Amino acid sequence: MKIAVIGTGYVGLVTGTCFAETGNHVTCVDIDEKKVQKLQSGVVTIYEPGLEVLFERNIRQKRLDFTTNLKEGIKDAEVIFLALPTPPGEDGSADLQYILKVANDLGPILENYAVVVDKSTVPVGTAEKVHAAIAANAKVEFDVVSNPEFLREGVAVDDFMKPDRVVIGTRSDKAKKIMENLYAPLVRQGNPVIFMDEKSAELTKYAANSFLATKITFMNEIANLCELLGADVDMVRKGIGTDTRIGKRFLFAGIGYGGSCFPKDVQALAKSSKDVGYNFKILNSVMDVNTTQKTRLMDHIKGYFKNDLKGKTIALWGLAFKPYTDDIREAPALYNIDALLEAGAKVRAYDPEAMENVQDVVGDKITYCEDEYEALEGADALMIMTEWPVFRTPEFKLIKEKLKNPLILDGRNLYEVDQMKELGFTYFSIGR
Ligand SMILES: NC(=O)c1ccc[n+]([C@@H]2O[C@H](COP(=O)([O-])OP(=O)(O)OC[C@H]3O[C@@H](n4cnc5c(N)ncnc54)[C@H](O)[C@@H]3O)[C@@H](O)[C@H]2O)c1
Ligand SMILES: O=c1ccn([C@@H]2O[C@H](COP(=O)(O)OP(=O)(O)O[C@H]3O[C@H](CO)[C@@H](O)[C@H](O)[C@H]3O)[C@@H](O)[C@H]2O)c(=O)[nH]1
Repeated sequence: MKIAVIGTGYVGLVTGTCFAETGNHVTCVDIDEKKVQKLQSGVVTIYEPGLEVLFERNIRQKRLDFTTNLKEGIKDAEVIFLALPTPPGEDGSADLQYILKVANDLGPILENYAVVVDKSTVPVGTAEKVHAAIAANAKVEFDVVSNPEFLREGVAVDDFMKPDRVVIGTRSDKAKKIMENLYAPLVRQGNPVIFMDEKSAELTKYAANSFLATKITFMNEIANLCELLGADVDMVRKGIGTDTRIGKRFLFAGIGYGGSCFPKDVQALAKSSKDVGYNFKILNSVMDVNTTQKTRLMDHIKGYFKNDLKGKTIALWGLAFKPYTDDIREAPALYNIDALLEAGAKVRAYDPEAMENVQDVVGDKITYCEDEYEALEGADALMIMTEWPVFRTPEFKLIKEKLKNPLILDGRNLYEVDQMKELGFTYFSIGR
């Protein structure tokens, strides 16, 4: 099948590459000329484990190419994916300008019947809007389908190739058959495709992300309570996670959820609800709790230094919003950097993949280090922001030697509390 993917970011590049891997001819389109040039010259533009191998193979076998020209990109495409940004607007709602711009552009240049697929996360009613925008100038028939994406960064290729489920919202039999064919290689591995109407598919995506964000937030509140009551959140997590009705996953307490999806999608669902006169109370609480949770360790560090962080140097391990990605969108580390700088502290940071992205945003306000131990040089304390595996079994002796005070504030609960005590550290973690 010939496919076009419009928008070649995290979702677009993974979608395009994976569909090329299952035998389709894919053209990825992006307006970012530099990005397209890089991709054309064989450079993967995001850090995503497992992607490079598929990317190189499918370029070599001529199933995957890149262009900035929309008309050229969609030529003969049976399916056109929109994997465009839907960032939060000023009022918190999803900003549809990128989607609707491309929909407007598509109308006059469609030459054959095509299925236009909303892959981006978009509010209920967007498929209708996209349909209307294309129809305004279209000369041929087309369908608009909602096919939200559930991949997680860091394991995106695996999530895409072996999804728990594929959700497809369409009431067109023709579009349904084409989408069924396209996803057949993934379905054959036993993963269900769930067909529904467009609006239900659109809401499914927001419901999934909001539910997961709520689950994490609930555990963060349990963790905060554990600290006051003297209980251990890791024990409570194990105790409840073994109940299959609750499940083991997404129960890890920490310094709040970040990333490009949960924060914006929870906000957008709350706003969509408000727009139709419904006060989605849980979501408002989830957002409130998450805001304070991100900088929860600041209370402890301020307490330790008697509210005086002026001139103190703090080492930060981890900047990405989660391991195995270079993505720093809404990363808790950024909020802690702001809070530390505001309190007059200096920051020495290390992350295995996200340093360049942080440098673009924070510039030379902090010091970037070659590795985790260099970040400790002359530091008064260590704060852990991301659970990269390399931080899990460090040389504690070396940490102690390098730090001016044996103080570790761990936002990801990487170490055993008893072991840290034995090693002579003052150790703050979350909910233990
Ligand atoms: N990142 C994720 O893990 C993830 C997972 C599931 C769903 N989503 C959703 O998918 C959508 C895309 O997210 P992303 O993280 O891939 O975004 P991204 O910012 O990484 O990529 C979007 C790309 O679209 C390009 N673009 C913008 N306007 C364009 C135009 N007119 N024509 C062609 N290209 C254009 C940008 O240059 C950029 O490369 C969002 O709605 C997001 O919520 C993201
Ligand atoms: O038990 C947990 C699990 C996650 N997190 C945090 O939650 C955030 C999001 O993590 P994760 O869901 O793994 O990453 P994303 O790549 O943002 O993926 C989410 O957002 C995507 C974009 O919509 C969806 O496609 C995915 O299904 C959904 O999991 C991160 O800050 C994590 O640190 C926790 O604090 N505790």
